[in-house]
Amino acid sequence: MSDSFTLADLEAIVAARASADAGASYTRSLLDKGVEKCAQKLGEEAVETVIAAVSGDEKALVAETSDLLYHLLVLLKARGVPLADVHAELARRTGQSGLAEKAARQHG
Ligand SMILES: N=c1c2ncn([C@@H]3O[C@H](COP(=O)(O)OP(=O)(O)OP(=O)(O)O)[C@@H](O)[C@H]3O)c2ncn1[C@@H]1O[C@H](COP(=O)(O)O)[C@@H](O)[C@H]1O
Repeated sequence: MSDSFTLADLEAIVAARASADAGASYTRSLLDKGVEKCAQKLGEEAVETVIAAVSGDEKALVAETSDLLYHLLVLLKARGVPLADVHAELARRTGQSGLAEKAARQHG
């Protein structure tokens, strides 16, 4: 299961739980609080991920990164942005180095 579990699978779970009972689903209860709350939670998880990375605790980094990715998918759901759009943007960026892209932005 864990070997084949993808962010697309988690996106499907988030979508399904969006219509669950708020009393039985953290996802639904968070979505009910709106985009601002979802964004705030993502920010908190980002900070916790940074702290875990700097601390050198690999287990904590995996756990915090999991929280971060879950909350990112909830925020995308709250704004109606499909993960496929993110995949498409990432795919569009392949073939160009990040440094080349940055230089094009600065001199373009
Ligand atoms: N991956 C996750 C996941 N990661 C983190 N979390 C929850 O995110 C919350 C974040 O922790 P915090 O301590 O910041 O939360 P908190 O203090 O309770 O929250 P606030 O009071 O600040 O809002 C915890 O309640 C975690 O359980 C998740 N909740 C759900 N999922 C996935 O979503 C599925 C459906 O969950 P439900 O929607 O709850 O059924 C689960 O089976 C998982 O696959």
